Amino acid sequence: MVVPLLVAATLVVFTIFYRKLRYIRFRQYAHIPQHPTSLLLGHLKLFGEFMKRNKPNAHADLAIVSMNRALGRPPLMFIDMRPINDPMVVVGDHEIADQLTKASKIFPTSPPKSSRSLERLLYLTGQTSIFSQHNEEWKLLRKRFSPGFAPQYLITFVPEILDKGLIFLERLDSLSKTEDTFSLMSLTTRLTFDVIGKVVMETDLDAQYYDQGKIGELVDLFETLLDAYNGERFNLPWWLTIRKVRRRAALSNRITSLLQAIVRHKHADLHETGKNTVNARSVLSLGLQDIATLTPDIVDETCDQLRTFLFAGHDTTSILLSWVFYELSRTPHALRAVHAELNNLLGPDSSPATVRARLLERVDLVQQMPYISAVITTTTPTGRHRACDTAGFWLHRSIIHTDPKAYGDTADDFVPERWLADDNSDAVGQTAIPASAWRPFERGPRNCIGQELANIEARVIIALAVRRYDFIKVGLGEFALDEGGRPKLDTKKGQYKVTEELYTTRQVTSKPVDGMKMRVKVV
Ligand code: HEM
Repeated sequence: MVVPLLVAATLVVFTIFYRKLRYIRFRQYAHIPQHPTSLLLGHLKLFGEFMKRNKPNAHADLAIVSMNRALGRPPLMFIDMRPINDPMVVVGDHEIADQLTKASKIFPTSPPKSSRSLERLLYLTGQTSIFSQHNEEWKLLRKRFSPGFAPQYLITFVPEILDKGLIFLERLDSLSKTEDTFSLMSLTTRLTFDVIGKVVMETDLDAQYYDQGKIGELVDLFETLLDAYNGERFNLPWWLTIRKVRRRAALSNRITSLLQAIVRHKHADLHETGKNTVNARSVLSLGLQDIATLTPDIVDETCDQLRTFLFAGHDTTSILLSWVFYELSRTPHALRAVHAELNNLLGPDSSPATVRARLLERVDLVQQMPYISAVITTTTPTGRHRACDTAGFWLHRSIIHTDPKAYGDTADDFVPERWLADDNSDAVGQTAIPASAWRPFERGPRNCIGQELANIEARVIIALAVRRYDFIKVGLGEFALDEGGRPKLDTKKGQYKVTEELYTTRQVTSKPVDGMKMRVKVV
């Protein structure tokens, strides 16, 4: 009697499970365009095949782009990675992306981000980060810290950005003498750390020492923490990465201790000694200005915002700078236009001392660089998830930014001119390209708080460096040469041909796979 009952029960359970599985694989999201799926693995196997066809260590993003193109570029594409990852709807259409980032009745501060992505970044950004909060908590944080990111404050940091930029130049000068190959990403990462430390906390992070013994402890810890994310090609659940998670937690605690000391010190300066009140202009000072009593909760919450700013503020800007110098080195007409703009604005003497003096005398010149602005607009990198409801929506900026419907036949090419507005002003929103098709900083209420800082920083560094050096790519992405040893020009694209295209990998965000290997020569 028992055996038939057990067999019957097993059959019932199996049937329920089978019907449920059939439902979630074949019917639940059948209305959304997708590749053929499998009962057991969903799209996992297919995704694996696209990953295999990719270049070594290429970012998973690139496999998603290929999957979208193979399906005829649908505006929405469903990918089922259950049980390894949440099911996702890849959004490749800028108008739909705009709908998803708007405030609405259901999501007054726009849809929340994917919990899997937030969980992964937790040790970099902290539990109460502005990045992960929603609704009222988020509104209060954004209100508290926004003044520090206002253009009128940021522009007062041009002297500090110049000083940090000169250290970057010293390093490039010495690399020019030795003719060594180096990672431009390592240099721009250290530079942008130095800048963000000043802007956010008025603190010297001592990031640009190349003797590891001298480098600031906070930067050292942050770099080690970022290294603890390397090698993860996609978001895995915590139970598959327990050892890494423990290591990240330990490093994160040490970073918190250092930041707590900085917050307490700054608060005392502002409210007890009265030292800094008049000149308080860093993001931290402005954020602490109205807080009379520093409770442990406020200290912790402020530390979470600082670590978020330190991470978000250095990472993407360093990537942007690396790609800018590379793309300009490849695109002679764009490089000539940048030189002409700087000669016109700052004078023909491109020595660092003269550029510095001129920008100190007229900081407003930083905001008058339309061609450089177009170069930055073209190069600003892509990345990051955003999700809502049960199926995550992945606003796929790599697909949106190469959509021929918005960008025409040259969607995949480096064309700064497409961003030049007729009236010579800063471009986005004033050209034929729909404003919502350009979203590297995202749009809507949760757009990037640091967009203006990234822009100012990039313009100052480009102004200092671009006329002083020839950047020469080595390895991936290096130029194809003719018989005479000269780079071959692709006349249609206006760019030098390369032996093999440089591509991106995942190192927390999306970075050039080789760290942007370069040599440099003082011109
Ligand atoms: C080229 C440089 C940068 C790029 C491409 C970039 C990109 C982005 C993007 C796409 C988002 C939205 C993320 C999402 O919706 O999930 C974002 C948010 C954010 N970014 Fe940036 N960012 C850059 C520079 C900076 C800088 C310099 C800071 C300075 C601290 C910063 C701080 C933040 C913060 C705090 C948020 C969260 C804002 C909120 O949720 O209210 N970013 N960034």
